[in-house]
Amino acid sequence: MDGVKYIVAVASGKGGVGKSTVTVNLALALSAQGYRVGVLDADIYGPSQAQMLGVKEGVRPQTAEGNKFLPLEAHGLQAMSMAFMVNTREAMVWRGPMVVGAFQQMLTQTQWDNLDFLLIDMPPGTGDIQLTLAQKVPVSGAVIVTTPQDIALLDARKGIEMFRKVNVPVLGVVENMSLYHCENCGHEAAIFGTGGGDLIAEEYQTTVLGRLPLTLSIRELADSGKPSVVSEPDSSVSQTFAEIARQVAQSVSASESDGPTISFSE
Ligand SMILES: Nc1ncnc2c1ncn2[C@@H]1O[C@H](COP(=O)(O)OP(=O)(O)OP(=O)(O)O)[C@@H](O)[C@H]1O
Repeated sequence: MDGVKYIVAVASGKGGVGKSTVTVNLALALSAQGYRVGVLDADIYGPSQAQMLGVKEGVRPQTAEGNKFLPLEAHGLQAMSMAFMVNTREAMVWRGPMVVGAFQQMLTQTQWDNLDFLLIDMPPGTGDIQLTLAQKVPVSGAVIVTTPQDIALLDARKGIEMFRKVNVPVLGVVENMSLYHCENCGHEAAIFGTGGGDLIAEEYQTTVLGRLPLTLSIRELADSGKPSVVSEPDSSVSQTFAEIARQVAQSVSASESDGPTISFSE
C-alpha cells in the first residue's frame, strides 16, 4: 500500500476487551522506538481513536491531490478515523455496504506519509470489515486482544481462525485486564480468571505478547487523550507495551523475509 511498509491489524472477537486501548498504546510504543506509525480506526459505528489520541471533536482532515485525505497528527502518530468525518454524538444508522464503503475509502484514500507501521484498530467480530481488509490490502500480521475469561476466549478463537482462513499471520495474543491492580492498596485480583492467554496461544501455536493489568490509570489516561505510553513512559504498563512493540516489529520483519503471500478465499 502506498506510503505504508507494514500493515498490522489489532483485533478481537469480542467487543470491549481493550483493542483500541492496546492499538493506541502499541502505536505509541512503536513510535517511541523510532518507527513512523499510523493508526487507522476501522470501527465505523463506534470510533474511539479520536478521543484516545486527544483529537478534538470537529477537527477534520485536509484534502490532498488525487481525491485523498491527509491523516491528522497526534502524539507523533498519523491517524484516520470515521470520528474525523462525522459528528460522533450522532448515531450512525448505516447499512453494511455503506460501512464497508466508508472503510474502503479510509483505507485507500488516506495519504499516509512514509509509514513503517499502519496499525488498524478493527471493530469486534469476523464480518465485512475484516474480509474487506484481507481482500484489499496486504496485511503483514494480526495481534489478537483478549481478556482471560471463557467468553472472550471463545470469540478470540474465532478471530484467530478468521485470520488463518485469509492467510494473515497471527503475531500473538495480548491478554488484557489479566489482573485487577488496586492503585491505592496494591491488592491484586484475577477478576476475569487466569491462564486464558496461555491456553489460546498454545492451542494455536502462537505466543502471548504481553499481559496488561486492569487499572484505573490505563482507562483514565486513554479517555483523557494521553494514553499510558506517553503519560507514564517509565511505568510497568508502558514497559509491557514496549516489549509487545519489539516482538511485533521483529515478527513482522521476520515474516517478510519468509516471503508471505496474502490470498483470499470465500
Ligand atoms: N487494562 C485496562 N485497564 C482499565 N481499563 C481498560 C483497560 N483496557 C481497556 N480499558 C477500558 O475499557 C474500555 C473498553 O476499552 P476499548 O475501547 O479499548 O475496547 P475495545 O475492545 O476497543 O472496544 P470496542 O469493542 O467498543 O471497540 C475503555 O473505557 C478503556 O479505557
